[in-house]
Amino acid sequence: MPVSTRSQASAIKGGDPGARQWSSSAARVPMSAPGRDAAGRRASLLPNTHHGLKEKMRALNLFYEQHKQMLASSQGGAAMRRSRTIPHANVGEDRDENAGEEEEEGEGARRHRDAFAPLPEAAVLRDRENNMGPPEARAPSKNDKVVVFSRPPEPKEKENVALAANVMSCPVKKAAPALPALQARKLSLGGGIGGKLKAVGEMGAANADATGSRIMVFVRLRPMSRKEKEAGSKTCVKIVNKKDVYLTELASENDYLRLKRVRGRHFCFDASFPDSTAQAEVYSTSTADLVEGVLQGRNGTVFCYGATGAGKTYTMLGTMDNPGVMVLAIKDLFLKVRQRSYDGNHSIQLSYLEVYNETVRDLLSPGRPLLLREDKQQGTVAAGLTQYRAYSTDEVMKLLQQGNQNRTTEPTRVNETSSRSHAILQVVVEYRYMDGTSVVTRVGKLSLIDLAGSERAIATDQRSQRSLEGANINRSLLALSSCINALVEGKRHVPYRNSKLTQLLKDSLGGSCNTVMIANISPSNLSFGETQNTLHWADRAKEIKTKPLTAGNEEVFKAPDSDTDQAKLVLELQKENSELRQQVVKQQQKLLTVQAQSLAPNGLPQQCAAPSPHITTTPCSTQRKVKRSILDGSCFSTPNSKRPADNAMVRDLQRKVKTLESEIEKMKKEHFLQLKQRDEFIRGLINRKNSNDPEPATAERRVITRASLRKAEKDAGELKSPSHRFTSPVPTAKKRTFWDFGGESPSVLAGNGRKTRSHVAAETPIRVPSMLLQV
Ligand SMILES: Nc1ncnc2c1ncn2[C@@H]1O[C@H](COP(=O)(O)OP(=O)(O)OP(=O)(O)O)[C@@H](O)[C@H]1O
Repeated sequence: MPVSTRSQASAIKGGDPGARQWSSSAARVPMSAPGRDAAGRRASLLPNTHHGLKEKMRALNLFYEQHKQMLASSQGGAAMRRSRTIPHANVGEDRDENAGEEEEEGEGARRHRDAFAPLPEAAVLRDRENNMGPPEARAPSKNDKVVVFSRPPEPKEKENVALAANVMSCPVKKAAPALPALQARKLSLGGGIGGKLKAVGEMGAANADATGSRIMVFVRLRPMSRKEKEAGSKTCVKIVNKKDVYLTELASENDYLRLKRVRGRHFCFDASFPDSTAQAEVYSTSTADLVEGVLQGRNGTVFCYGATGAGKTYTMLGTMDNPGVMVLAIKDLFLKVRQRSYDGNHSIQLSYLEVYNETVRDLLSPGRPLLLREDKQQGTVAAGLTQYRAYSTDEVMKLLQQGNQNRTTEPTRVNETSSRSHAILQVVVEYRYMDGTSVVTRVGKLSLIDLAGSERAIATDQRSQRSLEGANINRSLLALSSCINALVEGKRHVPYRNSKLTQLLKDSLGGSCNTVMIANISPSNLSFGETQNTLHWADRAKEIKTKPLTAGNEEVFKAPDSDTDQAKLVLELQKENSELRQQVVKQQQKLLTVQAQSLAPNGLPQQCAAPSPHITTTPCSTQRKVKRSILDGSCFSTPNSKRPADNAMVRDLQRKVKTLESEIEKMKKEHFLQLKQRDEFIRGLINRKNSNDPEPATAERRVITRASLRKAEKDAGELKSPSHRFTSPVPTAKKRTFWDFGGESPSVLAGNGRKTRSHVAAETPIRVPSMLLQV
């Protein structure tokens, strides 16, 4: 709480009667004090030369005590409870000066003071020379700026309200309905979660299944960066008890007008992580329960929110040494699945997308922007998004890495590797098990979201591309805050459709989903505005209630009992099977068509590898670090290849082509080497012959010798060179078709028993000399 000192000082100096009264030593005993004799009264009116602070303080305390007693006797116990003794140890010098002014305060101000300041256990955040430290560590001095915070909120009291109204620039919060604080969050996730949830509950979380759960909000403070240290920034955030966050705005030393106006604010979250908190602790406190819930068939969402460079990506992804929430969640998920695999079947599918400049892109298989559509069962889905079925953690890690390489990151003034997009990793876990004669299927979805940084344009960069990105990021985050507001206020219309991000988050914010928000903040006073903003929205998000948690996404399929029912089932399954077969055949036909088109001369990958003019003119292509390889299928402009279903096939095909090409190259090299060896061998023979036979050998003879020798070698079955498998483009050679490379090609057994996959190879006699021989 801010303690105004300027006005008090001036009141005393300026001859304010009230102030003068308390500044004189006469004030030690109030005028109205009973039993005060005339001599004493005279003496007290004499000016006292000792204006020591301690004396003033003592006088004040005495008066306050008496005043309190009087009030208590006149108004009863209620008033007594409100007026408490100002603890001497907890107030600094500013408090003393303030005392003189108290009489001049209005009724409202007194009520405010009574409600917040004179609390015996008030937390005092002291900042000496702008240096944070525990309040008890030092004695107060003239340079100290003291912020007195009220106690943590009582159930019916939202402590930030009054403070915010007077001090903060954030929107003032209306007296919100009291949160059911200090209740343990019950997710009914089973087993061993209870204890952990209770611990979280003790820290302030509250939730209830039947009435709907609320979003759990955590705050993570990152360590001061080197850049911030070099810029001489000071710490303005303090986390106490792994729950309370104290934010102090430190006045500039040169700002004389506001030198003593220190503003502070206190927030309380489900848990707050100081800068030294390990990734594993963040995961176990915030996300581990959600993973368990997903295995039970419930949806869960974790999203990181905060200013640019506040540590969102670090929290979500982490580093190789310190993996973040995404990685730990995936590992945990696979571990748990493996532990339970004895009683059922699990399948894990994942997708990874980004929202960049209000377009949705598939990070695992980059291509065209995806369209969002509403699905009654699945909620908002990105049409055509690739779903990968994963079988191990390593596989997921590779996919994650691949996705992150495709993610749009750019250096900004604040962060070297700033994420310019919102990234959403979705893991769908399907669990199937037999319950008696029924087959039960549970589906749970875990969404892990790394939002782009909320920032002012000036904080990042005002240049065109960055500011366009910034505008879009802010647009989506603004839409997010509008949705939060609407949800908190219980409005019927929640503007999810204002941005792609909120459309995708619709389930997490307003659906029946366990949602966790991790607000990332920087400790630096240079980021005070951003930190305050982040904490404000995090505080607001605490009040969002999601829909009541139902029994999970469970589907029960009852196996038929009688023989006729079973026969029916068999028939149905056979029908389904044949339909699927037909679909496979259709897909294969499509694949062949795509294969043919991709191998057409103008569609060769080498030609497409260079970025097309279209690519270079798109706004993101100059800056975006999107990997464009021939494997992503983006270079094929045929209509078929644009279909997402075909993309995978094309990619597969391209992979095959690449493998075969590399094989050809390898064999060519081998062939060349062998030819060289044979040349040398022939040369050696000729030389030996020449040394025996003085007749000069002609060039013609040499050539003939070589050819006949080759034939002889071949006939002898010694020729192991793969040259017979690949032929040079001799005039009779056919143009290569896709059959030459496809796995389905009519293979031919070559003379040496090896399979050839080329028509040319099959039709061309093996003795056709290689290009390498035709000097
Ligand atoms: N808890 C932490 N411990 C150590 N280093 C951290 C921590 N949090 C963040 N950092 C470091 O701070 C820098 C910025 O973090 P990060 O990239 O995660 O920020 P961000 O919020 O994702 O920013 P943007 O929104 O611009 O992408 C990184 O170098 C990161 O390693």
